[in-house]
Amino acid sequence: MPRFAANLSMLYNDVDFLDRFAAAARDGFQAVEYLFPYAHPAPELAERLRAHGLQQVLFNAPPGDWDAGERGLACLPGREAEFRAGIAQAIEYAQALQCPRIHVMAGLVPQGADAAAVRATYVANVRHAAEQAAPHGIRILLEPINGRDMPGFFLSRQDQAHALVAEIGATNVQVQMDLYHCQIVEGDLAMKIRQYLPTGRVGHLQIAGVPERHEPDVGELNHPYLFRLLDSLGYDGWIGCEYRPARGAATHATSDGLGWLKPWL
Ligand SMILES: O=C(O)C(=O)[C@@H](O)CO
Ligand SMILES: [Mg+2]
Repeated sequence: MPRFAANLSMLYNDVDFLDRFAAAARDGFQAVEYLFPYAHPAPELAERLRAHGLQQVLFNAPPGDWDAGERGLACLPGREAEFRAGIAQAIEYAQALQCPRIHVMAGLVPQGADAAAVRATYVANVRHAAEQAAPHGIRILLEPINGRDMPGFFLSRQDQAHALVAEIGATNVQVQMDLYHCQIVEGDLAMKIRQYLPTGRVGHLQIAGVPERHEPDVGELNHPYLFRLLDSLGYDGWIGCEYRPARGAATHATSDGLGWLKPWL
């Protein structure tokens, strides 16, 4: 059976962030993920996880100045010191939260930047992150993101991410395969899953309905078919529920929209 993690950045927006742990547990989730933990002390987050019997399965390394539009630092020449400081902070949080995965966002390609320099910076930075994370048993994840949601993002295709993982050459670097982004950029999801899961290089999956990024049962994808396929391939990792409930932040919007999950809990 697929195992689902609630993405607390997108789900349960009708309650404050720290109250989303309880809400997710009440709905039957045993794991959570979210974008960033850094606004809260790690012990406070660890206590929420403990109190509600939840595992933290993923969060992101610091992305640079998010409010100014930055979406990761890994591919940005000249920002290496900030990138490294962010990785150190992320590893501290991951240890405190017993979280085995950190997503390192690639970043937006700077206007006019030399493509080879951007790629070389990315490879060197991810290698550094992997080296720092490895002694703690932490995996570094790279996620291709669609260019409609994030124009200019360095990484958009699965083959690009897998080629980079091979080039980086660290056993604790894997691909975060977000099926929502993959459908928008490439389509042919079942064949992509059949191609990439057996490589052992997919460290986490995420889902959402396409194109609105609402519940998985809203939109053009047949998620039950994909879940059965993942089962048949023996996928025993987590699937992050990274979608915006169709009713937004209305009271109980997330819980009321979880009908799709019930058969899989
Ligand atoms: O947007 C996504 O998809 C993610 O998984 C985030 O971690 C990055 O914004
Ligand atoms: Mg994602």
